[in-house]
Amino acid sequence: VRNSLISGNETIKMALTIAVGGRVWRKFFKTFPFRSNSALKRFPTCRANGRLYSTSSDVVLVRKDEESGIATVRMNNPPVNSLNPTLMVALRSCFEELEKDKTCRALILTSQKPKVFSAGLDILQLYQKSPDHVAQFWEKVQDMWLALYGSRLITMAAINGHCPAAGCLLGLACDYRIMAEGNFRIGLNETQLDLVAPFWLRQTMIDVIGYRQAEMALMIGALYPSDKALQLGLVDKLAPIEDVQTVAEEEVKNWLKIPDQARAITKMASRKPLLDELRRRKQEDIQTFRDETTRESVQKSIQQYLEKLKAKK
Ligand SMILES: CC/C=C\C/C=C\C/C=C\C=C\CC(=O)SCCNC(=O)CCNC(=O)[C@H](O)C(C)(C)COP(=O)(O)OP(=O)(O)OC[C@H]1O[C@@H](n2cnc3c(N)ncnc32)[C@H](O)[C@@H]1OP(=O)(O)O
Repeated sequence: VRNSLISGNETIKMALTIAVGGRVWRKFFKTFPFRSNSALKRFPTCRANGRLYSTSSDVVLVRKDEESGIATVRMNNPPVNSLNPTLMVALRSCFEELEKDKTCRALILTSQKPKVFSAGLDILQLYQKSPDHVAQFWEKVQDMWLALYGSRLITMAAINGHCPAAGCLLGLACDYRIMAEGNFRIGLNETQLDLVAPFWLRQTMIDVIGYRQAEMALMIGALYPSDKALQLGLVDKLAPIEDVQTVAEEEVKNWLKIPDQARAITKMASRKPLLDELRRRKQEDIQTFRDETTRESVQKSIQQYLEKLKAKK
């Protein structure tokens, strides 16, 4: 699927889209439907209106600069931005609202709490929970990822701290990653919890760092320090932790020089096959996650991992 890139019909649609001038964005969205409008109504809204704006739950803070069209989205779920249902729903809702905002051109995703970008999925949500709970949880992961990976916006991860597992999933869904220098780690360490990264996450890792390195990193569940991550291409740039946001803003300004339309169409041409594949296999992916995660041996591994986390203190 990944190698087929985009079909002939879709290429023609895209060419027509470019040719029709004024109606171009309407056609573009028809060709690449990024989100479902019905889904939007079900989630808390988060309007980005130029001032510091927070969702009803305050777990996501958004500030949009009206002049440049750059929105900064800060995860604010202390202590470690673990991705629980509230944070994931708020993030998805926020990505979708920014997507709809015609004056928004870029989003920078970062953490309100320096030193931890995100600790990944909330492990407690995967431990001793019913299969239905786990299934609903996983759908929220999928929907959040679809909204970010499929965004027309320039998406930049300002990784100002540790970034394991689903934290890394968020980073990989962005177009560009800037990470804090120093003793911070990033990677997909799922196998360490006896979990297997799903096909769409594996594929984004392969797309970013190449097959051999991704295969190895995924098998051993590697967490890399930021300098090694840079060397592998897992992140694109390093900056001192206090400068990560500024460097991200500077980088976005460079990207803003590229016309939005050509950039977004090019992005979708390479991402659409994987987006479509997940949309098509969504239920199968949920069932696999539910069945795997609730397996006794996996539950035991998760329990041990939680004990290790607690014992750290
Ligand atoms: C079809 C598919 C089939 C199968 C697919 C299965 C999986 C696939 C895809 C994605 C899966 C992703 C899995 C995950 O994301 S699981 C989460 C993995 N995360 C980690 O391994 C990171 C764990 N955390 C840490 O290493 C550290 O907390 C840290 C480095 C991020 C920060 O260190 P600190 O020293 O600053 O903070 P701590 O003292 O360690 O933590 C504070 C507090 O928070 C609790 N906590 C930490 N991480 C988590 C978490 N992920 N979930 C829930 N809770 C977490 C920690 O226990 C402390 O709690 P207490 O204060 O002791 O109560």
